[in-house]
Amino acid sequence: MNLVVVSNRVARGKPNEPMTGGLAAALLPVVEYSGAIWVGSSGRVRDGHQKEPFAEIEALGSGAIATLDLPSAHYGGYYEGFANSALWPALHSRSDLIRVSRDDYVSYREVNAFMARALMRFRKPQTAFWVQDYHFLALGAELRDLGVDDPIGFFLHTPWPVAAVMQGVPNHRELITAMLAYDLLGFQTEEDRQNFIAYASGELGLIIDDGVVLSQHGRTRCEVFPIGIDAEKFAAYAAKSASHPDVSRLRRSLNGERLAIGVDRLDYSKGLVNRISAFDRLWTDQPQLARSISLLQIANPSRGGIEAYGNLQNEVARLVTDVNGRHGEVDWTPIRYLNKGFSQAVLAGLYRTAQVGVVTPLHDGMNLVAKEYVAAQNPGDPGVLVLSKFAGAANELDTALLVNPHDIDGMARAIAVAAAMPLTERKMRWEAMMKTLRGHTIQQWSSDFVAELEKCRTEKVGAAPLAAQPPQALRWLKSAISGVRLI
Ligand SMILES: O=P(O)(O)OC[C@H]1O[C@H](O[C@H]2O[C@H](CO)[C@@H](O)[C@H](O)[C@H]2O)[C@H](O)[C@@H](O)[C@@H]1O
Ligand SMILES: O=c1ccn([C@@H]2O[C@H](COP(=O)(O)OP(=O)(O)O)[C@@H](O)[C@H]2O)c(=O)[nH]1
Repeated sequence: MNLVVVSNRVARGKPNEPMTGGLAAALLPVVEYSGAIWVGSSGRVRDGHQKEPFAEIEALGSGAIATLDLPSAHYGGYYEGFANSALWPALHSRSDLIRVSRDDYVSYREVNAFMARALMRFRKPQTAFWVQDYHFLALGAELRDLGVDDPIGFFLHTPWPVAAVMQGVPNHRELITAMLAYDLLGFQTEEDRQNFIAYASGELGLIIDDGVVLSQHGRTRCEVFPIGIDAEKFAAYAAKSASHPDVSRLRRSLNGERLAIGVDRLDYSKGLVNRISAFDRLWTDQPQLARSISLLQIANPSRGGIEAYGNLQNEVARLVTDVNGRHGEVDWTPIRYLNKGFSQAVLAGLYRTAQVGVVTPLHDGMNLVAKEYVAAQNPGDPGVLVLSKFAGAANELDTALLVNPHDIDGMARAIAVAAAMPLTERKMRWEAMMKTLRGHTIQQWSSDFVAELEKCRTEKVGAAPLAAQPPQALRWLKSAISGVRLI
């Protein structure tokens, strides 16, 4: 099978560089080992009147990576506009942050159509397309318009919210109807899948048959595929990280003090303000813990051109300065706050150095940092994960200390409990999480999705699309369930 993977963000196989986000981090080993071709944005733009989209192709393990310059007239409206100022806030249940214009939607659709045209050159017999994330909700429909009848699957890395929130996205009906051109829709959690199905049935009036949405496009299967990590790789990185200068300098600087670590993109979904407020509360309510536990917060700048992100960057910087100013001492800094990224090999050593991992997003599709923190621990003396119950990872890592990220007092208490937890309890919790991580690797995630996608090829043979079925079959379906509408 010729597998074509598509995403906006791609990663290049450079082991000493930080990854930008979990999608790129996760897909890199998938493409390296599966032999797929991975198509995405080069991050550069070019005049949109190109006859043939400009692509640079390079080898990536047994696969390849093709990066495209996206059309300059539409890039802003697509990436900073519709994708990250309408869809991203909605998908993370932040309707208050939706900022969008009509032109943004047009640009979003233009870039989806552009990508579809660009993909045609990678199509061979027995191709399957696997599209990633909210940047390309309409790409499947654009490929169908170009005559593609191969299996096309889509995986959403973010949450899918309740219908009332999606209704706040301009053109939501048209867009979500377009999603039904995909044969397979993958979600991180059962809650996300249920929310999507509830929208398809409640808002679009479609029939749902055992997790399959029936529409004018045919059958769209909705399934849950929680994304995993290569736990053994992180364990190996962590075991040999002590000699890395950043890791050894951090260890020397601690003088027996306990360390908590947070690693996030600077994104309002990550709950940084509440987390820092929880540390503030901890040091205020339990002053004996000052000097005994500090926080290393790595906050990689993200989507800096968008106002909400600029505001957040200022707010977090002010808060860190305020907290350090009030709790700091001449020889003690409560929060070390870094606006830069580290390679995963270094991150693994930083994770292992910290007795507490704090992963407290307000909403997160999965959160791979939570899984990486666990995988990097020393089996003989593991740290404790404090994890938001609103991260997708909480479904699997249920022996972490689960917290409500809106409850500042509760988080402060959980951090104190984590820092003081006896070894036997730490080991018990950690071993249960490691078992889960080893059982759901990134390779397993990808092979499960691709196997399901391949089944769609077999199912398609002989099955006419719903719209092409005899009228009496449609009439029967309609009358069988009253009050539903086939679009
Ligand atoms: O590409 P950017 O705009 O710089 O953003 C980075 C990525 O952020 C999001 O990552 C998500 O995918 C992770 C892996 O499945 C998941 O753990 C996390 O919860 C998600 O937030 C976004 O979905 C990606 O498209 C971006 O590339
Ligand atoms: O300095 C950094 C910070 C993060 N990451 C990687 O970026 C990904 C972040 O993924 P996550 O799912 O936690 O969040 P996202 O940023 O995708 O929302 C993880 O694989 C991290 O190892 C990295 O390589 N260097």
